[in-house]
Parts: sequence; structure tokens; C-alpha cells
Amino acid sequence: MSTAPPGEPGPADPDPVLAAEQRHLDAARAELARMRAHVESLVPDGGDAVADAQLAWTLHRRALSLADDPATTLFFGRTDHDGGERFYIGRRHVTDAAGDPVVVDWRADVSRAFYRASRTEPHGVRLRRRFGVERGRLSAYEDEHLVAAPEEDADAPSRILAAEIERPRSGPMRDIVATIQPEQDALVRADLATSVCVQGAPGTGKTAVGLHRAAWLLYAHRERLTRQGVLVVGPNRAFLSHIGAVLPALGEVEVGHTTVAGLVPPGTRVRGADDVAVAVLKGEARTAQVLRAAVWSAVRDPAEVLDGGALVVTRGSRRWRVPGYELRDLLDELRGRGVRYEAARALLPHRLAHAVLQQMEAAGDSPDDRVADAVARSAEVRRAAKALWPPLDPARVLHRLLSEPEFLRGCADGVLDADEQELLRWHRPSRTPGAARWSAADAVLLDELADLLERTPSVAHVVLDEAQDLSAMQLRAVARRCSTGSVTVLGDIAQGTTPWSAREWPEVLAHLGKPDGRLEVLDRGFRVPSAVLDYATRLLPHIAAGLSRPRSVREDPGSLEVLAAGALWPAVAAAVERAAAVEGSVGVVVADADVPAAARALGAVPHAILGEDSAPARVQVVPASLAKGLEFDRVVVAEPAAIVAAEPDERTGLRRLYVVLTRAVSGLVVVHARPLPPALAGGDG
Ligand SMILES: Nc1ncnc2c1ncn2[C@@H]1O[C@H](COP(=O)(O)OP(=O)(O)OP(=O)(O)O)[C@@H](O)[C@H]1O
Repeated sequence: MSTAPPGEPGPADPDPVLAAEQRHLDAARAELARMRAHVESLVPDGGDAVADAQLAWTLHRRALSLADDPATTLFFGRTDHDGGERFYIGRRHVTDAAGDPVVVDWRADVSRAFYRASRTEPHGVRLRRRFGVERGRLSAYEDEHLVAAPEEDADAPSRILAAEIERPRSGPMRDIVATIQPEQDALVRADLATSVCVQGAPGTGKTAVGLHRAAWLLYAHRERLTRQGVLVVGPNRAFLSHIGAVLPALGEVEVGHTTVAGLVPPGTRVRGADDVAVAVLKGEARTAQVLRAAVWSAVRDPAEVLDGGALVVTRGSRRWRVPGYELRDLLDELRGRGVRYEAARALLPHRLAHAVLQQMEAAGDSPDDRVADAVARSAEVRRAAKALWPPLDPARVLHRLLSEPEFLRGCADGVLDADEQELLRWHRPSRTPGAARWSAADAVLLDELADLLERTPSVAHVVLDEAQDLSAMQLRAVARRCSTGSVTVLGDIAQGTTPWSAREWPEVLAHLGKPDGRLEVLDRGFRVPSAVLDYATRLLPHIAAGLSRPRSVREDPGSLEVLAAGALWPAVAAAVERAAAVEGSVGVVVADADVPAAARALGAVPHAILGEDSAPARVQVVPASLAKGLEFDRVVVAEPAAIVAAEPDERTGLRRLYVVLTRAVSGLVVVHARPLPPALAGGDG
């Protein structure tokens, strides 16, 4: 591996290789400016005003996509191939005036070798060069000779990778295009039809992989995915704002981001809360059967709702009568079609009219389409259709289920036992559905009901992060959004902290409607340095015994301090001051109830409270329940015992602690005044 020292090439740093590469970069920048100028010079001429406006918009977007960001470079790597070809790999294609590539998009097929080539499988690559970047200029390079120079250590960790990971964080998560690792690249480029489920320890790059996969899919299947959409689903808003800049930085601005709680029918307001046992039951897949029964029980028997149990239509002086048994067959046929309740309801008047027309024909008439239409729209048919197949509304159905024990019993028969039904029942129901205080679990049920009535539109691909925390019913809500597409599922069983968190991935995939999804494990940790990871994984046998320990790829072991303090908050404040004296972000993670105490203790140290303050700050006080998925250069954890005790049971508490302890990129300080949880104290407790 040859590297040049960081610094700008120039008279003071005349490294000839770097200087030549910088010239290629300057030339690429000039070509990009030319491409942009060309797009800006085009006059939209689509033939009419609408087409002109569309074309102008397309050109405007194209010009924006060709903007040059002076803070970064147009390429971060290069491959030299056996046949003499050379490719520079960057965030987007740049071509010269003749159309030849100057920089190749990282997502193009020829770029694959940059990420995958190794000594054992060189993919036709002789040399791979990675570039270090500082303020938009090339500052270093690192060569790997894949077919020669056996004396070099092919497995030596990349210093550029290490520098990239350790570069201080000042804002939200960054992209990793320059340093995607082979095992990550295999997931990023899995084909669109494949649903992938990634089990990965903290910091193995699951989130990064999911986001880069979305960007790759958009590149490889631009037309379909732009038309049908891609959706990223994350656990909460803090997480979404942490990851929200990655796809735009990769040029993809049209990907929807939402929380799981956001997957509810529009207008649903959550104002109530459930006891844990109730929420767990509402989250079980069995509940879906109860809801289905509730919806379809609305279809009535002709004998109950029609005079004489039959449909009678008068036209002129003639009366036509469709008897009950024929109506029943017709309803059965509609129910058996497998369409949604509302779609079948829309068909019913036509089916009823058809039955009437058959009688007319049998009597020797020859009714045409106009007659068929008139019968379908007649008051008698509309009234009968409404009585047999009444319009439904999700809120009404759920309100009735939770407030009428008889109705619940009828729908839950054989699915929920009497105690479970009692658990679900509202003891003080609101008078109307509009006044109901829906809980978060109810909102998911409303979404399920909405889908039983009308099919939820599906996007082409969903990226689901922190999937281990979702209930079966929440997973079904995600499944609806990718019913005709595929999904990338990301998570870690050991980080499951909800009462309904997943025990195993095949079950999750089944609820997502993708039982054949490919299960992959990532076990090389990029975020957490080894000293910190080794400390945190002491908890693993207690929280997810079946999972193997991840290894940190970081050469720098990072710093770990465990401080026993007489008085907690002064010691925390001192640790935060020390951490903040160095460049980079600082997370002060405390039990949720301790947030005010932590904020008071920090006093004059400028800080923000995650989830409360909108403006991000370099020092953030983080309630333990919001730490998942986030990362900071330095983390100060206050009182592990309090973080564990805040959860309903010990295993969940230790899992929360595991999440909290694995947020640090460079240094972790654990401050405790109470004894450490024994599982963590290990040998030195
Ligand atoms: N190939 C890579 N090159 C550079 N940085 C990387 C790479 N892979 C991961 N990282 C960095 O490691 C950190 C952790 O990545 P990420 O958040 O995707 O991990 P995760 O598995 O989702 O973690 P968690 O389970 O804790 O949420 C991020 O800062 C990410 O940018």
C-alpha cells in the first residue's frame, strides 16, 4: 500500500502521483461545468405549453443534479484493469465532450469491481486506488495491487477507511460511497426482486447499507422506482433527521422517509395509551383475524335486511323478484373473489342488476346496456345493495369492536379467549368513534382495517430499519406498503427493546409477506472501537445468547473510561466538559427521567436536548429511549443502573443499555454512582 501524506499537492507537497490525480480532478470539474452549461443552454421545445413546462422542469432538475460541490471531490477511487482500462469512481457520471467517461457513477456495473475486487477474486482489477479528501482536494492516496507485489499485506486495514470513520461528526449521518465494504456491497446491489434481511450488531453499517441500497436501486431501475416510489421507515423522528441527509447527498431527493407511527390512515390522531398487556395483544397477528371477521360480518343475509328476504324491482307495470337463495349465491361469489370489501361493494349493484336482467330475458325481454344501467342505479337496487353490503369506516368498526362485548365475541370466537377479549374491551367507551382516544396500537389496527376495506397502495421498495422492534401488526402495516415490491429489513435482535420485539427473523419476514427473503449477517463493526465494543458485548450472553460477538475493524481501540463517582451529576458534567474540549459531537445519554437533572448539571456547557430542541448542538442530552440508531464521536453514559431500571424487565433494560453503550465512534465514558449492573461489571465490577 502506498500512501501520500495528507496535505494539498502543490509546490509544498510535490508528490507527483497526487499532483497528476489532482489534474484529472480539475479536468473532471471542468467537464462537469461544461455538461451543466450545456443543459442550461437548452431551450425547452415540447410542442405545447404543458410539454414545455414539463421539459423546463426536467432540464432544471438535470442542471441541479450536475451542480459541483466544492467541499468534496468528483471521485474517490480508481481501478486499473488487466486490459489497460482505467475508471475513476465517483458520485455521478462525468463525461467529456466526446461522451467518454471521465468519472463513473459508483452504482454503474463497472464500479462493482472497485468494491468487490480482492486478491483471491481480483475481478480483472490490477490496481485499486483510494483517495483521501480534504476540503475538496485530493490529500492522500492508497494503492492495493491485486495481482502482484505479494510482499505487500493485502489484508492491511485501509487507513482511508479508518480516517473516514473517525472523521469528526458535526451533523447528521454521512454517505459511505467511498468505502463501502465487499460484504456491504453485496447487499447494496442485491437485485430488486430480492427481499433482504440483515441481522447486524451495532455499527456494522446496516442503516448505511439500507440507504445505499435504495440509491442503487433507484439508479438501476430508475423508471419503475420513480413511478412507484421507495420508502424508508425508521423508528422515530430523531432517527429520521439523523439519516435524512444521506440520500439527498447521493442525488436522490424523492425517497419518502417515515416513522412506523406514521404508517396510519391520514388524519388518525393518537391521544390515548394502552397498558403493556393490551398493547402486546393488539400487536399480535391474531388480531388481524378478528378485524377481518369484523369487516366481513357486515355483509348481511337477505332474510335479515330485505322485505320478504328478496330483491324486488319495479319497471313500468312489471315487477321483478330476485329470491333470497339467488342473492346469497351472488354474495358468496363476491366474497369469494378475494377482492377488498369496498371493491366488492362497488360491484354489488351491477350484480344485482344482472340478476334482474336475467329474469327479464327469461321472460322474453331483450334489455340492453341502458336498461342494465338504469336498473343498477334504481332506488330499489341501491337500497338493497346498501342493506346487504353496508359502507364501512375503519374507526366505526374498531369503535364497535372495543366497546360492544357481544360484537367482539362474535368476531373473536376461536381466536381470542374470554380473558383476552376482556383485556381488549374498553371499560369506558367514548360515545362516538370521533371522540375515541386511540392508542398507538389502535392506530395500527385502523390501518389494517383501512386495508381490509381498500387496498393500500404499494411502493416498489421499502427499507425498514430497526425492524426488531416492530409488532406483528406493525410489520403487516409495512407489508402492505411493499405488497407488490420488495423490502430491505435491517435490525439486531439484541437491540430489541419493545415488549413485542422479534425473537427471530424468519417470523419477521413472514409477517412482512416475504417468507423467502434472504437472511444475511453483518458482524464487522465500523462505528464502535474495539475497547468499547468488547465492553458492551459483555451484555450479549444476557440479552441475545444465540448471537455471535461482532468484531471491530478499527485499529484504534478507542478510549473507554468507567468512573465510579461519589456524586453522579458533577462527575458527568466534568466528563462532558472534557469530551467537548475535543472536536466532534458529544452525546450524553441518560435514563429518560434523568434528562432534566442532566440538563441542569450541564449548566453553562452549551447543549441541546434531543427530541425537544429543534436546533442540533454539538453536545446533546439524549434520553436513552431515543438513542437507537444514533452515533456521536464521544458518548458519556450516566448511571447504567438507572437506564436498566427504567425498563419493564431486566432483559429489556440490559438491551437498552447495550444500545446506549454502542453509540460512540471514538470514546465512551461511563459514570456511575450506583453499582453497575452485574452483567456489565464482569470481571472488574
Ligand atoms: N464501509 C464503511 N465506510 C465508512 N463508514 C462506515 C462503513 N460502514 C459503516 N460505516 C459507518 O459506521 C457507522 C455505523 O453505521 P450504521 O449506523 O449504518 O450502523 P448500524 O449497523 O445501523 O448501527 P446500529 O445498529 O447501531 O443502528 C456510521 O457512521 C457509518 O457511516
